[in-house]
Amino acid sequence: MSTARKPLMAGNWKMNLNHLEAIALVQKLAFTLTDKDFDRADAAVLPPFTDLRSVQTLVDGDKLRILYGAQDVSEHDGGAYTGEVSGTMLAKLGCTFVLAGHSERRQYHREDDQLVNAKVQAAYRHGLTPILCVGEGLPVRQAGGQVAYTLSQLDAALNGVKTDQAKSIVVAYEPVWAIGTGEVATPDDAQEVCGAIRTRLAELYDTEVAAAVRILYGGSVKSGNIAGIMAQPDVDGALVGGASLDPAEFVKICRFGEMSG
Ligand SMILES: O=C[C@H](O)COP(=O)(O)O
Repeated sequence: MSTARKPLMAGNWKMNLNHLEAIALVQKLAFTLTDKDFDRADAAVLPPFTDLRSVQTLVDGDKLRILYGAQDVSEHDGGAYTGEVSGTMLAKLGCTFVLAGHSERRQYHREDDQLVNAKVQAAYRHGLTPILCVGEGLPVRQAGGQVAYTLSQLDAALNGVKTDQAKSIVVAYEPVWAIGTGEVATPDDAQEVCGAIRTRLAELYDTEVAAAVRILYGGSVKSGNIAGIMAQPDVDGALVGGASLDPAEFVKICRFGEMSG
């Protein structure tokens, strides 16, 4: 973690929690997280689409400092695309973030690098901050190809993204073998790839962009392992799946595993 970048803890709820459960969880987070916590790190939730309006109403009504966003965005801006949700709609719902290229979208919905790039571009068109997910599967890791593989996903997703846009992107390094498995990458594993991502950003853009971009680690993050991950110089936060559904656990993660805010 660098002091130059504000850490970001983002909870990806995946396909969990209806809109009533969403309100209850956000209320618990808001009740526990203090201004000191929010000054130290941004905390965000990424609920299913169907929860977003409820979360928006709560956040706006109670002037909460919790940020929120969506788990996906259409590459199209509107029209006859059944089942899709556009960036315009997400912006209207007050979303700050949108995930692009999560490995579950790549694996189960056949999203390729070209589509992920189109979704990153769609996010920027509507003033949303993409959280671009990259990361290798187990066979690539076992063959030692994690850096090359992850950087190729990064290059493809950033195709056509301009310097002033790139500055605001969030990149989440999520080794697929560590997602939902309990197999967390070691802090050194996380640093190796997150450091390589930052070096690549300097090559693709410049050192200012590389220094500004927040790079998260994701994959079986819990309150018990977040401190070691956050101690790495190129890790600026976490993309948290399962543990973000437990408000007490997510609060501890937002506090980097420390006992109080
Ligand atoms: O988006 C979050 C990641 O897929 C990590 O999920 P997990 O924390 O349940 O392993």
